[in-house]
Amino acid sequence: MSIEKVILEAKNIQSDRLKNINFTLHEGEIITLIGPSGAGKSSLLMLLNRLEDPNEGTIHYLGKDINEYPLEQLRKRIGMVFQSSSLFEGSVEDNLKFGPSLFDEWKPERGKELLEVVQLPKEYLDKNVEELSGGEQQRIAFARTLANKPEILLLDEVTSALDVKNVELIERFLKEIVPNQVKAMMMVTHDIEQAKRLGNRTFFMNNEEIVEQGRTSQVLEAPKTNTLQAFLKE
Ligand SMILES: Nc1ncnc2c1ncn2[C@@H]1O[C@H](COP(=O)(O)OP(=O)(O)OP(=O)(O)O)[C@@H](O)[C@H]1O
Repeated sequence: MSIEKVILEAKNIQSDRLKNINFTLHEGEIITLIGPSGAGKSSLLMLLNRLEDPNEGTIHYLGKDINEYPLEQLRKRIGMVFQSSSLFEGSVEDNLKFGPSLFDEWKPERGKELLEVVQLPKEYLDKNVEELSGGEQQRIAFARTLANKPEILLLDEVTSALDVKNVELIERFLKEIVPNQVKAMMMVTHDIEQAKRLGNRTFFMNNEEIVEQGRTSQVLEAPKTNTLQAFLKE
């Protein structure tokens, strides 16, 4: 798979919590975002589906300014999963069908397909989400976002509250869904090894800026700045 087509481009972004942000996201790639707490990683993700808006600069998605997309369309196409994505009360199926129902796109078979992607049995559709373990709930949160058929997936520390087994499982399906189900992914992680395992490219953020960006192996194995060298030794 060639990583060439630019699907998202951020230019000269300034916001209350970000400075001088410039990058492109290409079809087929996973960008991992690392950096100390408060560096601006979550703030950067939140700009991309307009949970926050910048004060200056532009973000283009498939060649069009993101402000030109109706908000619900943009958030359907650029989906997000958080560290502890809160499911709402009700069954697994209620949660999975919520997004697609807004667009009249829900079919019962879709629920089974989604559970297969996150490796849970189809009988789980009728379970109340409160009966699920933390790892299972996080897998349902993924499935709920995937139910909207997003083209880009934004992930914010999605495995940090999980045990090793659930982390492995989630990493496996993340690798499988790009590029077949999702065109590209940007993920914040505090786990450098995870950034290496999953990333094609990596951005290191510090003090509200992207300090280094490049191929994951290059950024993490041959850091250029003292700040990143020090961060990797922590
Ligand atoms: N809702 C908010 N209102 C005001 N300031 C905020 C808000 N959210 C974050 N900040 C501040 O903005 C800066 C960037 O935060 P952000 O959450 O983007 O960093 P981060 O790199 O994702 O950190 P972490 O790894 O701790 O999640 C921090 O100084 C933070 O305190």
